[in-house]
Amino acid sequence: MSSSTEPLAIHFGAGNIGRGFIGPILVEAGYSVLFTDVNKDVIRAIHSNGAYDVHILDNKEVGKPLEDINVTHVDGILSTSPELIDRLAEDADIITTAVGPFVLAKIAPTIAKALQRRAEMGVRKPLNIIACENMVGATKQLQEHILGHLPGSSQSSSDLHDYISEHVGFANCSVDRIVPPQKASSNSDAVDLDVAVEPFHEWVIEETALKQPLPVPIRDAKLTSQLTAYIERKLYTLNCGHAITAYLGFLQSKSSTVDVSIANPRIRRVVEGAMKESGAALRRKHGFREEDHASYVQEILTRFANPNLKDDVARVGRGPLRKLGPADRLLGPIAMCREFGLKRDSLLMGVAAALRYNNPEDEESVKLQGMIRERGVEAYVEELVGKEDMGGVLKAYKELGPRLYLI
Ligand SMILES: NC(=O)c1ccc[n+]([C@@H]2O[C@H](COP(=O)([O-])OP(=O)(O)OC[C@H]3O[C@@H](n4cnc5c(N)ncnc54)[C@H](O)[C@@H]3O)[C@@H](O)[C@H]2O)c1
Ligand SMILES: O=P(O)(O)OC[C@@H](O)[C@@H](O)[C@H](O)[C@H](O)CO
Repeated sequence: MSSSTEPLAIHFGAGNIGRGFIGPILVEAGYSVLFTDVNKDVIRAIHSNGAYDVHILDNKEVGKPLEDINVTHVDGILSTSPELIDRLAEDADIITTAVGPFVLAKIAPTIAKALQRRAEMGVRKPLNIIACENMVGATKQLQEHILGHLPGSSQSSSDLHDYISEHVGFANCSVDRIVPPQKASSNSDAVDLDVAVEPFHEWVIEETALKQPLPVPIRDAKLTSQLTAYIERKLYTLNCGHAITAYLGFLQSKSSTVDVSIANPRIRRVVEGAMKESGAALRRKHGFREEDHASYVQEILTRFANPNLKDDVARVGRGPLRKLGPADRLLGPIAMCREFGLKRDSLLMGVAAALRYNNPEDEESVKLQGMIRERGVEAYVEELVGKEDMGGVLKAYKELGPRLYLI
């Protein structure tokens, strides 16, 4: 359990990346971490155990963790508990989230209420809010949702806005560690809080947006004034290649995993091709050195091949409509390639693979397939990628067919 003398981080979303990365890195830095989630069983277990293990799995010995880390100084509170508002208002030094991009709107009213209370109480210590979701500008989006829940125009609301600008930092970030779905506990009644993760980890935070001083620095996080370069590099390389590996892998077998999919030479060729294409655009836009970006891509391929992670292609492919968003991992790099007049055939194949993602267990996939049926694939593809690139996507879509037959 946490001691009240430590600075407090309140983290929304006690799921894979929350327990497997954000929680531990904050504890390691000296914060106590209060997880908040809608999942009653997980919250009850964190509250009563006050600790769990993170198993670091690399690709050496199958099944054997490289290292186990015991994470302590953690507690849990339900996200619907009225006490959460008090803790956010009075005690929090940092608020982090890893709930999924669409959930940011749902947690915003709670944070807005807490900020109002914090201002009324005159709490002067800085508060920093950092949304750790896979998207460009996640914290900015959360900030907009929060501001939308604050009272309208009056003297007191203008004082509140002044208080927030002075004391609350909203910092975007890029967060990178592959945390696969966790195995169910062998005892069906017990919640297993332990998390298996890969060794690689990188958390990059927009330094200029932080309200300083932090009570203790987050030792393992990198602070930068160039966040856009980091987040675009990560989303348009790792997440781009990951999504394509998942969609092509799913066409081979619905229960495939990322390591199995990337071991297929034909899939690897497309994935590596797509990451090189997005890399060419990223280098033009952000000035990364060619050899640095080439090793970044190779390191990512090695991470995908980790046989211990057993990362389901269905997890990595989840939410295809979100992943086909205009600034997301597939269309984002395509737009950049188009802007610089660069080749993008493998990326277009990636879009086609996403459009072939037909998983009845994924709500967005069901919606996507419905839209393709209703509008017709040509019209839908044109709407998605525009006239210039529709031919490339449609050709790849036909080539792929509903299943990937491998020679
Ligand atoms: N798993 C990864 O490898 C990884 C890596 C980097 C970033 N991310 C990003 O982190 C986010 C979470 O991913 P994840 O893999 O941990 O997913 P997850 O499903 O394991 O965790 C999400 C958690 O949020 C909780 N939640 C849902 N609604 C909530 C609400 N209203 N209030 C509080 N909690 C709520 C869920 O119960 C769940 O425990 C996503 O945006 C993802 O893109 C994931
Ligand atoms: O979380 P999503 O659905 O945006 O993307 C799925 C994976 O690509 C992602 O979770 C990666 O594992 C993670 O981004 C690695 O840092």
